[in-house]
Amino acid sequence: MSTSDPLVVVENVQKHYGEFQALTDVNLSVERGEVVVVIGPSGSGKSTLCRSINRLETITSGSIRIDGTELPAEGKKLAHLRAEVGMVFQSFNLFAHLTILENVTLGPIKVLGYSKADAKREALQILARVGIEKQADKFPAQLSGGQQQRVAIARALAMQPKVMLFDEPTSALDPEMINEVLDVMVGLAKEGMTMVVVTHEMGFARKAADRVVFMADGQILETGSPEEFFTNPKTDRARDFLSKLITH
Ligand SMILES: Nc1ncnc2c1ncn2[C@@H]1O[C@H](COP(=O)(O)OP(=O)(O)OP(=O)(O)O)[C@@H](O)[C@H]1O
Repeated sequence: MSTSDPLVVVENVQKHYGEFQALTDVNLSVERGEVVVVIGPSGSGKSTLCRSINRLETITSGSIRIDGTELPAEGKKLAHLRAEVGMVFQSFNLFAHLTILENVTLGPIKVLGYSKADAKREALQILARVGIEKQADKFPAQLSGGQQQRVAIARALAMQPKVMLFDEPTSALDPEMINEVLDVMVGLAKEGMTMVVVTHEMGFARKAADRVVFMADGQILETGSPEEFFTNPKTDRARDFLSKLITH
């Protein structure tokens, strides 16, 4: 696998739920270090695409490769390969009965085989990177939503992912906490992390995206630089979507 090859390759992917087609022939390549922001109306298939890339959904047809390797649908290899694809959800999904530090060290110890001491050392560094190191011994319920989401990002980073997927990471947050999470994401983007981000935060898209992908009805209708997309959308669907964002 050459380092000039795309890191994520989604090819002719279809996802059906019974009769319903959530994804219709989706093709997307993400380069190493690229930040792709996926936007589109509710129900357009953005989450399904993210979940398919991480194999939380089994695709109906097509292929998805991470660094040249197709993730198996199940089995032992899946846990290891899935670790290469960090995912951050709208709901933080932290383990309530574990401390922040334990939430972050669990995966490296169980899946990557780290010793407790190594996992702790790495975790404290990563928690410092997201500004939560002082809360390491607290429990999730003692943290604000923004802090919990930063822990969720730290937990994903602790698995040393090749790519990070974010599925509406700020949608469940109070407005004053949105920026603290977006700032961490902008920082990751600047450090060269490969990222696929589903979000309604157009400010983040303008600031951090190398490319914007617009989805509607389970298809990618447009893809382009943020500047191209926001100033000159090519399809009526995208124009309509953007006009609603501006007026609401
Ligand atoms: N498990 C499921 N079973 C049946 N239909 C589903 C399932 N999951 C998603 N869908 C349908 O697939 C379509 C795409 O959903 P998806 O959540 O991917 O959209 P989205 O673009 O992420 O929307 P939103 O912005 O509202 O999160 C929707 O019509 C949804 O109802």
